[in-house]
Amino acid sequence: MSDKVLVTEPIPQSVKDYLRQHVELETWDTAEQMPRELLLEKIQDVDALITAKDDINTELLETAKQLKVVSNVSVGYDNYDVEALKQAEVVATHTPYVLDETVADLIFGLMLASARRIPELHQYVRQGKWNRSVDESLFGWNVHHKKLGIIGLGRIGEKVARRARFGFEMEVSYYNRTRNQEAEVKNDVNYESFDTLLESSDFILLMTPLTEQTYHMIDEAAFKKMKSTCFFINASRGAVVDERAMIEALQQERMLGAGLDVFEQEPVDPNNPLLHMSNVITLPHVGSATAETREEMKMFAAKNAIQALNGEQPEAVIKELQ
Ligand SMILES: NC(=O)C1=CN([C@@H]2O[C@H](COP(=O)(O)OP(=O)(O)OC[C@H]3O[C@@H](n4cnc5c(N)ncnc54)[C@H](OP(=O)(O)O)[C@@H]3O)[C@@H](O)[C@H]2O)C=CC1
Ligand SMILES: O=CC(=O)O
Repeated sequence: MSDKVLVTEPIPQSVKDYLRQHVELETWDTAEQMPRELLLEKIQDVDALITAKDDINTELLETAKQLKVVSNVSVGYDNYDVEALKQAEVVATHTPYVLDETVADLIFGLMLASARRIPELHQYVRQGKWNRSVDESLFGWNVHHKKLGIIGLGRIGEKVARRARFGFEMEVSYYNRTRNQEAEVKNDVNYESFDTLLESSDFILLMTPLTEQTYHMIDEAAFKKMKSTCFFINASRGAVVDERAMIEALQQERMLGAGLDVFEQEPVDPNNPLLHMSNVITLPHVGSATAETREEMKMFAAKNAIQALNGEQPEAVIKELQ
């Protein structure tokens, strides 16, 4: 009897065809998340789960008697309870590397759009307000030759650093828990303490994973250290930032603006004050959302699952289980 794979994300035909060559496949073809009760019912006789957002915790793992592998269609895996996975001896994978350049492009889009006020000026033209040359009330700020501070210079952070340093001739610094001298030389970036980076950067990019350690890492004290002329960009996870503190900093004009791809609550509440500030750009968590990259991520996730079912070491097991 062949293994059964449940996929709770819409997947393209190419990935369905690949999976059907190996396993019995059940798919969930809508963008809405599969209701938890339905997932808990279906998971009982499933050998592999391919997902992006479902919480993989004790509740699910105790129900999933046959589960051998859970494969995330994302590089972040804060939806995994890693200790529970270890205990259940379920392999857990993700999709690093294939999305790095795509996410870095989007981050640069956020930096440029924030500093040059692109969405605001787009609305200005559309609303018929362009009657004469714009005056300084609508001027933006330079990106080139400014200082970018990256908190979390990993796979994606490095791709942003390259664009900034060699494309826009910015000064680039970073803060990680561990200094990465190879990355410093390769990308011509400087290591700084967390506080120095916050106090001296014109653009601050947050790119760490969400972990117990990084939860609300950017809090009221961190916002107070930033320059009042700084732009804050978050493409990591919403909960790495204390959103209430960020809203307060923006309301008190303690920074020039923010570019956000992620929020503490997703989808974001339409009443969230961030959605009503002209100096805040809000995106619906689309860092990797190009047709090519999403297809590549889904095929990667499918291959990780099949490798595990075949008893092989999948290409991208999460680091805690290696
Ligand atoms: N918006 C979107 O669509 C996307 C969001 N993401 C998010 O981006 C995250 C990063 O992805 P990726 O670059 O591939 O991950 P990496 O693991 O390659 O990089 C993460 C970096 O964060 C640093 N870091 C981790 N913990 C801390 C900490 N406590 N303090 C300071 N630095 C820390 C790590 O360095 P060190 O360990 O030395 O501290 C590492 O350099 C993902 O986990 C995901 O949440 C990813 C893709 C798309
Ligand atoms: O948020 C997206 C990811 O790949 O992580």
